[in-house]
Amino acid sequence: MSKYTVALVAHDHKKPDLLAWVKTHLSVMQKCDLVATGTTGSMIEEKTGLSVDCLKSGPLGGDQQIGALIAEGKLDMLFFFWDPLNAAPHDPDVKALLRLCSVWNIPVACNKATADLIVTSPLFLSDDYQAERPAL
Ligand SMILES: O=C(CO)COP(=O)(O)O
Repeated sequence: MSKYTVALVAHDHKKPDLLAWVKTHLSVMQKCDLVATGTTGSMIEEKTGLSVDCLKSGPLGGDQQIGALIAEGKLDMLFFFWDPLNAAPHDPDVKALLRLCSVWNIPVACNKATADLIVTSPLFLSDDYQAERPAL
């Protein structure tokens, strides 16, 4: 499996779910270059020993930094366990990030079920999977 650059993001109430998911798929995550919003990334580094490129915390611009990676063609996929039950002060940033995933055809998982499907997909496990980038 080639190295994918993967972003991990979770809102506070979803951080335990993302952490458990990363632990379940640790061997896959070890083969990826990981980037994350600040608090999510620090937690994953501390609890799993994985190396994570930690950006700003989400409310301070981390979602937008991940969006910039997408716009620059530097991100292969996003695992974003966002919280549908609690309002976030930076909701416009969250929407903007998810929007860019659609603009640039980036695989994005917003819950565990979809995340499981992505990392067990034969496409993902193939050596050279890359989502087709639209010519914009
Ligand atoms: O708020 C977030 C995503 O919108 C996540 O940010 P943190 O990882 O810094 O908690």
